Amino acid sequence: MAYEPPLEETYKNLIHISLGESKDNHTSTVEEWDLPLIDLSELDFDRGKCIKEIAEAAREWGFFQVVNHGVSKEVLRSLQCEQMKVFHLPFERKIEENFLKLTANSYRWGNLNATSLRQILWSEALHISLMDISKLDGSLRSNVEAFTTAAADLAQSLAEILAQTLGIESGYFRENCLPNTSYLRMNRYPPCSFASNVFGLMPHTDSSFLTILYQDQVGGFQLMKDGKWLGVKPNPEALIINIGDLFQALSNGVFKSIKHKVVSTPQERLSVAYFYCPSDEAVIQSCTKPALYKKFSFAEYKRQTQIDVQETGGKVGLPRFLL
Ligand SMILES: O=C(O)CCC(=O)C(=O)O
Ligand SMILES: [Fe+2]
Repeated sequence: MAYEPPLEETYKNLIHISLGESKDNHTSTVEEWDLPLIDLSELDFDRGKCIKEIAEAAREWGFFQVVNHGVSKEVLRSLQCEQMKVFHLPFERKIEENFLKLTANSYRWGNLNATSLRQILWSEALHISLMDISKLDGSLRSNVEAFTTAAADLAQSLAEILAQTLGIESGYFRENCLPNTSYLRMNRYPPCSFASNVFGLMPHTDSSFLTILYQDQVGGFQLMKDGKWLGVKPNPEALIINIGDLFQALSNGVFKSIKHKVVSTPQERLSVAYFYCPSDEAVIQSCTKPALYKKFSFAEYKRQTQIDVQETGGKVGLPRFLL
């Protein structure tokens, strides 16, 4: 199909060689779990109990799902339609330098540096800085704006709730996370006939304070819990929230930025992630002493991540900043 990135041709040899050598399968023993599910309408009725549940999930799991989150079904459905339209544009257009008038390299497909089965990424993604949303046209722009506006409110409320439980000063997020400092990533995972042997997205942690994820009903998303990979059952009503590296540092390790990944599926899959991030100059400093991490700016964190990816093929993340 004209819209598919050439994953099959690019990786054919690598997959056949690797599958011949090893019968290793990423998902054979993965259990499916319901993440802690938090009804945010409870904040109006039993606020204390609801805040406790949120903080407990952030500590124990680093992940939770929320319902009655304030992002309407219509907004989520329209965004998914836009996403489908964008990814179904001809591949030749998607790789154009100024695709959708965004900055170069906003569109990624696969992992062109893959030299082993484990490094293959069976996915394509569009990474959009909120600063660039005004460059988009028509219904894509209005639907992305509707989603990011609602997601920004949700992210700020959750971040403030979590910060409050640690005694972090209430204005911290309003001062550091400005309306256009966050990022949006639309992911598409093409159908894969080698399915669970190939990653859609490699195990990673997010570099955000927190991430809001909306996934369709296909499945394939997994997270690390107590040393084991767990599959997360899709819930059409829920958004998945996860703690990112910045919140782990700010909370001095109390809230956990947990590794997660996507395994390929025989069916096409879509997801969208909103990364709640501060400005480049924002300083992230552990809120209690003794501090586990050095104080760093978000720009430093991103720069170090880029260097590590270039030099080691992967992100090292917070361990780089341990004291
Ligand atoms: O597609 C997914 O469900 C996960 C996406 C993700 O983890 C990311 O974009 O960082
Ligand atoms: Fe992620």
